[in-house]
Amino acid sequence: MVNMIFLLFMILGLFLILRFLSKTSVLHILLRHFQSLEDRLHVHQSYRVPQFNHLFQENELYVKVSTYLSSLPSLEDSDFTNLFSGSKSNDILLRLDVNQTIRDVFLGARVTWTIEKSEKDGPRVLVLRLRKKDRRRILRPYLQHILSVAGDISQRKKGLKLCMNVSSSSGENGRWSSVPFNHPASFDTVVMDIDSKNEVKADLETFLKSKQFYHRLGRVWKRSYLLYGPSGTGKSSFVAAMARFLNFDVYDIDLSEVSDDSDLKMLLLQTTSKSMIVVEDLDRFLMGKCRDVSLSGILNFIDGIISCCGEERVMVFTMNSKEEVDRAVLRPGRIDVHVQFPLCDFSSFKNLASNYLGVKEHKLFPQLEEIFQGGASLTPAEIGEIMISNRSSPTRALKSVITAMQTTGGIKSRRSSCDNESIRNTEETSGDLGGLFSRDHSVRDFRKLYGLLKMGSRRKEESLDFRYG
Ligand SMILES: Nc1ncnc2c1ncn2[C@@H]1O[C@H](COP(=O)(O)OP(=O)(O)OP(=O)(O)O)[C@@H](O)[C@H]1O
Ligand SMILES: [Mg+2]
Repeated sequence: MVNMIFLLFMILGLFLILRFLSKTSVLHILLRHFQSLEDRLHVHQSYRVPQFNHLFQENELYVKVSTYLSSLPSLEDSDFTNLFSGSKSNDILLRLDVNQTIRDVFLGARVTWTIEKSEKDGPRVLVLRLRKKDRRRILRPYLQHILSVAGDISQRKKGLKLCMNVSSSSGENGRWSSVPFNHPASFDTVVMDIDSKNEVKADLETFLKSKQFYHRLGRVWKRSYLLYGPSGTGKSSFVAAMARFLNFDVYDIDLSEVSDDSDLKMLLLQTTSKSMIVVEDLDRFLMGKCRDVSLSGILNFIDGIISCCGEERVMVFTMNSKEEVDRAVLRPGRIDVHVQFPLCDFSSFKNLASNYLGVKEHKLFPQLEEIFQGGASLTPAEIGEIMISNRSSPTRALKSVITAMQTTGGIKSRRSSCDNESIRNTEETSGDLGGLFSRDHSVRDFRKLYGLLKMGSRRKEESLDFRYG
């Protein structure tokens, strides 16, 4: 009996101790003391990164290390930290304070950083402290890692650029002019087969992490993609999503503005690393009769990246169809990944309905599924147009899609003839900001055609209501 009471008291005592530990920071304090005791048992080495050099110029390494430290989660978790507003209105920046120390872990080694100041208002010094036994193993890779993370952070802060090649006769300095790249498309907004989307994402992620791999094989760190499919299936939107995902600037090459093969090479030379080079509608350009750049110029351009300039570049080509394209352009090794963009099937349609109309299930879905099973005939762009125009009434939007699907035999044949007319040329795109922004001919053609159809069908069926724009 006494034993039972003793056991009960033990359990109660244990429960109270656990509760006390979980409600207070005692565990945290003990852990911290243990860490500092453990630190004292090792020989350390310190490295100083002064804010200014002997000519009182700011030490770039100091700036980069500060940027890196501000991004560490341990700074957010530290006992106190300085908060500043950033360059953008909703940015809040965390900064180390003088004599504050934060910890970081790299390749399993623990290091600390402290800001020191020699005198009041004097220049600051960042002090890196690490265990002597870890020095050889981690110092250089750790500093490289800091530089690369800091570079990425500043690039993100700068915002992405969309560069377009200006005509060589325009008299501008340099061949690229740039605007901020604000395309809203992301991998979440582009509707396509989920497996293909995930494969491209994984491929891009692997690419980003493969610097050492490419170098070990003696290959330049670059990757090229071909996106092909009918007009309005989301190729340009996907290019924008890829650029946002990689956080790369975009160089959109308009081949009709290139005067000859060497001009094309020059353009390539003027691109920077961590960039995405995009050539839209390559099939149409290659099929064009009077062009200033030869096929071998194009092939050298695709391969040129291997021989002439820096790396960490992604090249993306878009085409409506690769049937007519010279096999030499598509041979393995020249274009690494081919991604098909098909017409809209039922599963993509449901994703569009969910994104555009907020509808996940609807009584018209079985009927739509049946129609889709008979074969896809509309592009995501066309369906998106119908949904946007009728977004106030999902039922009307779905009925409009049904009618459009049932009448698209005529549209499809007309669309293919429109496609041939919509070859990108100087006149047509003058004033455009380039492929990623505005070559939306299929949708315009669709609107026009549907406008006609609407008038025709109204006579038969007064209740139909297609509204565009
Ligand atoms: N798969 C898709 N998912 C979501 N939206 C799409 C998709 N495809 C097209 N759209 C919408 O349709 C419009 C046109 O798409 P986009 O310009 O990306 O097509 P494209 O395949 O590049 O066409 P083109 O071959 O004519 O250049 C965009 O506004 C886009 O939002
Ligand atoms: Mg496009």
